[in-house]
Amino acid sequence: MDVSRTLFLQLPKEKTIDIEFDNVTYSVPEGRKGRKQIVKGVCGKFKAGELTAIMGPSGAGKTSLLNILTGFQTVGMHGVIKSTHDKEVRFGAQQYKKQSCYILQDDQLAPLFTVAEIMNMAADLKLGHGISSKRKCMLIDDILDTLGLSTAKDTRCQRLSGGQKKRLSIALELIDNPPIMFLDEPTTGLDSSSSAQCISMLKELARGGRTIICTIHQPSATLYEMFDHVYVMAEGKCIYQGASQNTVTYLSSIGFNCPQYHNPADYLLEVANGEYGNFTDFLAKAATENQWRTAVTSDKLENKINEKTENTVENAKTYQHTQPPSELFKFYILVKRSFLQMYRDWTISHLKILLHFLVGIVLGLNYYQSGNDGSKTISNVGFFIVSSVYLTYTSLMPAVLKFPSELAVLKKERFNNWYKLKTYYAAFLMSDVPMQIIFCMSYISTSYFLSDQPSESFRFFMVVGILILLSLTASSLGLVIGTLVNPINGTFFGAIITAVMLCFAGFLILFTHMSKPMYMMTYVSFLAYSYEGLVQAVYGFNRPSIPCPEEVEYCHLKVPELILRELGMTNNTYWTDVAFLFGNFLLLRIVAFCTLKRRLRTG
Ligand SMILES: Nc1ncnc2c1ncn2[C@@H]1O[C@H](COP(=O)(O)OP(=O)(O)OP(=O)(O)O)[C@@H](O)[C@H]1O
Repeated sequence: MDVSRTLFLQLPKEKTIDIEFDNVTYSVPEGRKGRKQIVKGVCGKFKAGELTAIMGPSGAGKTSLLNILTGFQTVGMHGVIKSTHDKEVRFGAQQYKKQSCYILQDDQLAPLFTVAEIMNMAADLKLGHGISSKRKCMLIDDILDTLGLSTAKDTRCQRLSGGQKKRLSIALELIDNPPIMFLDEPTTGLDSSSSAQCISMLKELARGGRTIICTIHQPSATLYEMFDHVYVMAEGKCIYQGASQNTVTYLSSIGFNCPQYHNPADYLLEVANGEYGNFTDFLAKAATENQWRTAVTSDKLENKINEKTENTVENAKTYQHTQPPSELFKFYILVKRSFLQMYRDWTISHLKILLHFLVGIVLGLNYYQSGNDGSKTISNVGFFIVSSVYLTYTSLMPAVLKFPSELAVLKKERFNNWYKLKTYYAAFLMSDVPMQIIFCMSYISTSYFLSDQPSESFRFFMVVGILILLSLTASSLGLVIGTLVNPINGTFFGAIITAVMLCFAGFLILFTHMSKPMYMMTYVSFLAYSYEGLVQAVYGFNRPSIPCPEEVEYCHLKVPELILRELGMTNNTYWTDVAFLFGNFLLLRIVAFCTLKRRLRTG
């Protein structure tokens, strides 16, 4: 890696940030009234220019501490966090969060985009149009070069290796050059050489002035030595903080002699695990002495920063003139991304359109010419209810799964300040609503004509209007369910709600045959409004009598007025039905936004 040629690698000195924390505790509710203490009053200092590892046995509280320091965890903790520029940082404070990024253990990357595309989108979302496209390309090339991803530029994320995915996750966050980087187990799932590459790359980034903190499990001796500072935890307490090279000396100073040729990291973990007896409290006390940190690194860092003032100036130029993009611009990028994603995933776009079209033909043939045949009125009314139920299921079920499948990416990108939730949500609506309209049109365009419904265009558009509003309402309900419960329960609840709504739609039992209390239930069934609206659109608005075929002796339901009377729909409520469905759609989309926000907050 040719570090000296990179534009972004160096941070201007005034941007470097140290993090200090004091007496940080974290507890979670347990049992009826009790609380379980997970992090027990830990203190420490992580310096700019150093690569820090948080280590410890499983369940020691490493991830919990990292979540507290990043602001990912926002409830249940106490203590003080200070950074160089902010005197004291409130847990999860926005300003502090804006200066840092958190790279989670699982690489949450949209699988259908190439490395170059995903980098470009991230650059647009983070840097906006304040930076020329030439500079943006240079910056992206520079980052990809440094992280060894240039050859994978045109590879889709789903085809990247584990190590490449990890490096891409880091590359994405490097675009806006945050001074603090937190990484949760960056080497998990990587082989030894990829792990060494990853840690050495993080060390170079740290040398550029960043504060880099990562959790790590059982590193090899070589890997362990690469860390400037290690922070070891056991049972929620800190049992060592200092340079990796000082571990053996420190341990022997308190009576633990690391055998020759034994990996110091392994020995430290054995001690932390209690393999030589439970000394956690004793070690925690010993770890409060701050003499094991090696100060040489900071001198080296000074020299390194001064050596590369030229680069720093270049770097500053790239970022100083960059205003964060407006939310409107981010909205535009997110809409583009949504459409591209839909286009790439043929199962959610092309296949669905084709299936709606084919189902339209099948159902149209099933109700062939029943719309203009006075002897088939009941069947034709059945066509409306079948269409309503079909569109409800096909809109509601995918919507239940929509946010759960995107939650991890959304959580990561939102936490790392790529965009605000409302911008993401507005962009989602912007791409989702037209798709729902297209699905409805592919279904109704065939079934309406095959079933020989009235040819007046106003009736066609009235039917289309009702069906579009119905599928938008159903998908909104699906979104709400998907953000409230897990996907398995969500699909179950979705199916039950639809079945109950169908019972109160007014077809399986007519409105006029329902008891008063049961009739009240029809007010909350959007299928009732859809069914009523469709019947009114087709048989209302002064439709003349429907022809009765010659071979049929008597067509009882050929007069539309009589049909409406028999179905208990003498009052024309078409526009009320439209208003209700539209109101339901709006209300449920607002509720879905609130439940999504809550879901993101509570995990
Ligand atoms: N929300 C929670 N409710 C109950 N217990 C929790 C919660 N969060 C963490 N814990 C417990 O706190 C302890 C520390 O968890 P944490 O994930 O921080 O450990 P860790 O050191 O990162 O472990 P690992 O290396 O296995 O990931 C564990 O015993 C875990 O079960």
